[in-house]
Amino acid sequence: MTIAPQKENTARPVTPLGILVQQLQQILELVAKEQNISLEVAAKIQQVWQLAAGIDPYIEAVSTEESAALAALAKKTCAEPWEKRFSDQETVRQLEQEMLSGHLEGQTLKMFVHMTKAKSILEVGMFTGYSALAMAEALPEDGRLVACEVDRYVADFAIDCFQASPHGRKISVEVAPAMETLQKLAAAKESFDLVFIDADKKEYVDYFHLLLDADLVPSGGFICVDNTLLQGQPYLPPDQRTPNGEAIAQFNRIVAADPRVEQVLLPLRDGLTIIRRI
Ligand SMILES: C[S@@+](CC[C@H](N)C(=O)[O-])C[C@H]1O[C@@H](n2cnc3c(N)ncnc32)[C@H](O)[C@@H]1O
Repeated sequence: MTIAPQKENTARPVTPLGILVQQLQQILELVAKEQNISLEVAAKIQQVWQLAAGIDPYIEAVSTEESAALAALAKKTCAEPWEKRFSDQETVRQLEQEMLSGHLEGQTLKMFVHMTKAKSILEVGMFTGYSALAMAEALPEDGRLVACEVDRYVADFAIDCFQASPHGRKISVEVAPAMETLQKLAAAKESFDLVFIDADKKEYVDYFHLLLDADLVPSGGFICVDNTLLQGQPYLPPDQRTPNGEAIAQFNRIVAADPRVEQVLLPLRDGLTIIRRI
């Protein structure tokens, strides 16, 4: 039987679909070594692999291409030696290229900005700035995006990349723990049409509550939240959950029970929840 070649990509899978495809690939490799497997079973597994492995590449192929500035930012992020930056104490925590949201999610967020006609955006967790720049590309000329990031090194990395885009000037970066920045914005009576949460999973509930309690998101505003499927952990048996998986399971329960909002969890990449304040 034919074993499909693995796509060259040094990033490890971090989405339920990516993990599923990797596991199917491993099963295919085992099947190829097994003498007694029926041809019918082997062909079925090959079909299942093709069905799963084709989804993301196909969606990427038929979705609008990312801008040159976003492509350059993603390439620079992949080339950065993140482990060395952490061991040299240049970053405050271990960062990794897998944190970058990328083409599909960036294009989705960009569409949401167009669809909602948002003029003010808050991002909680910027990393190298991919999602911030993608959303800024959809903002009008007088639109603004405030991005929260705790790590000075990666904030400077992003600011440097923003300079390569005419949309970069719409972004201002707040380097501090996100809860501190949110409290500062709340004290200044700021409000945002759209918020993208993508920072510390264990703080998601705190971000959500503060955004609503302090009216940082007014009625009719939107909150998009990344990693709400966290590699499948919220729906897998609880004893298989990491602390982040438990935090996301709890976050999803709390949002679902909050009468101030309506929401939908989209199975895009690692899960993207769209919340509307009623
Ligand atoms: C998953 S990455 C964000 C990816 C980015 N949104 C993108 O699409 O490319 C999470 C980022 O949040 C930052 N972060 C984690 N905890 C934070 C906190 N408490 N306050 C502010 N930033 C935080 C990390 O340093 C990291 O850069």
